[in-house]
Amino acid sequence: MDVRTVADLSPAERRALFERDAGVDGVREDVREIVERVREEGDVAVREFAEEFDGVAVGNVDITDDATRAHEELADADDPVLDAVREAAANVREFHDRQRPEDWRDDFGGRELGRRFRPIDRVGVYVPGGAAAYPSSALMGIIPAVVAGVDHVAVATPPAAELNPVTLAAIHEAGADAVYQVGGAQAISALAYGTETVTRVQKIVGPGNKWVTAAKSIVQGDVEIDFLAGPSEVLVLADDTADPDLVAADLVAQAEHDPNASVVAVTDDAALADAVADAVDAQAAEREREETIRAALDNEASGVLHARSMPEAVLFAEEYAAEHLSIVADDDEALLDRITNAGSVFLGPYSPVAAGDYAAGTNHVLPTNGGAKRYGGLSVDTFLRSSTVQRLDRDALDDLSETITSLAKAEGLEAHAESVRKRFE
Ligand SMILES: NC(=O)c1ccc[n+]([C@@H]2O[C@H](COP(=O)([O-])OP(=O)(O)OC[C@H]3O[C@@H](n4cnc5c(N)ncnc54)[C@H](O)[C@@H]3O)[C@@H](O)[C@H]2O)c1
Ligand SMILES: N[C@H](CO)Cc1c[nH]c[nH+]1
Ligand SMILES: [Zn+2]
Repeated sequence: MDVRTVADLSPAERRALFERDAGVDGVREDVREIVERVREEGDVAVREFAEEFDGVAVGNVDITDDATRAHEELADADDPVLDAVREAAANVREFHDRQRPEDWRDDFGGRELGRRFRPIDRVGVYVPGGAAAYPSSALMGIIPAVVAGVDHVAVATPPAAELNPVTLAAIHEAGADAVYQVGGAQAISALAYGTETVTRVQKIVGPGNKWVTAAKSIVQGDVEIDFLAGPSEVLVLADDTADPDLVAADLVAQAEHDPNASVVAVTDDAALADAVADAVDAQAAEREREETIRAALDNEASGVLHARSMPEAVLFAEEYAAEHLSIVADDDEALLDRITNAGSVFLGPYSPVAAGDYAAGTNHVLPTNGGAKRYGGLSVDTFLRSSTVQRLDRDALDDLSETITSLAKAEGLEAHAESVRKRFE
């Protein structure tokens, strides 16, 4: 890879880095058609798109029992991968259990006010599975919903000639209620509008490729969505203490997800930048998914960048607002203090992004494409809605009556004022 200098980036290069759309805009019109076809034709369209895009003749769209069976078979075979699924699931559960908010009520001087949290009834979790199988994304999407207390958690995952048994087992382990073999934009439409087989949900969550992401943006409004979680991104913010081989390893790891993945390193150390660029090329050539990695490295939103100072590197990281931000520097906590825009932050040399991807316990469904400036990743909150509660005593309402009636008068809403006055007649 070439090393570029932050200060010398052209406006077009800055736009490509900061306004990455990961191919989503380019497929929006095609996706609109897929979404409409599934909305109108239901399972028939689901099956046709499975043939066209996944090359699979789907029989039963509902594969809930297959997930249960896959879990049993791995358990019967004492397959160690099930232990890995269970350990990762336990860590994700433990971290998300801590996020459960408590209902509360407090006395504000005669005004007893509070908030209560209740789960959404029916949610859909998209578990990606095109180029690679994603059992880990099953855990990340389903477990927070179960922890929140969602009544019906439906999962959609792409069909395959042979469904991945580990993904199916992870879906079962995480506690899904229904599982459907439908992928891409057609899955999002089926969950949003329902089909003969797929139950319509109230909120859809989960990551996916550009077709999935475009579909979520299209159905948004008819159904709630979490946020747009597209192809993976990582930004490594490093000083001269970083090991170039490890920085490169984290870039190459996220690059192997998708040709549209974005991977960036920014450092104030010119020698480190050169070493990272060389190490990335060397490591990419050794990986099985070299072609995907190469495409992601050549993506306009990827690069190795040299900044004139760490403050300039931090400003770059803030503007980039990465899904994953890895800070590898002598005083990483001081740098973290200056960062506000990041989906998930990885501190120090022993926190590779892959730890968060799989088993640290944090969620890996995170905002991409600069979304971290506006919202956070998947959490228990994603599956809850809140209501407020109030009980005023007589004195408190009396104290407020002047304020309420004069504001009601200002708004020309006499009946509002009267509903207060009447209580003191
Ligand atoms: N941001 C996050 O939190 C996060 C987490 C995990 C994974 N990811 C991302 O999820 C993505 C997974 O992508 P994937 O492709 O492996 O799986 P996927 O499940 O997202 O997509 C597979 C589906 O894409 C559809 N598709 C493929 N080619 C198509 C075409 N030409 N036209 C219309 N539809 C088509 C098919 O229906 C197929 O079922 C990666 O980009 C990865 O980086 C992101
Ligand atoms: N890095 C991806 C997006 O956060 C998540 C993932 C799943 N498997 C491996 N990695
Ligand atoms: Zn990953």
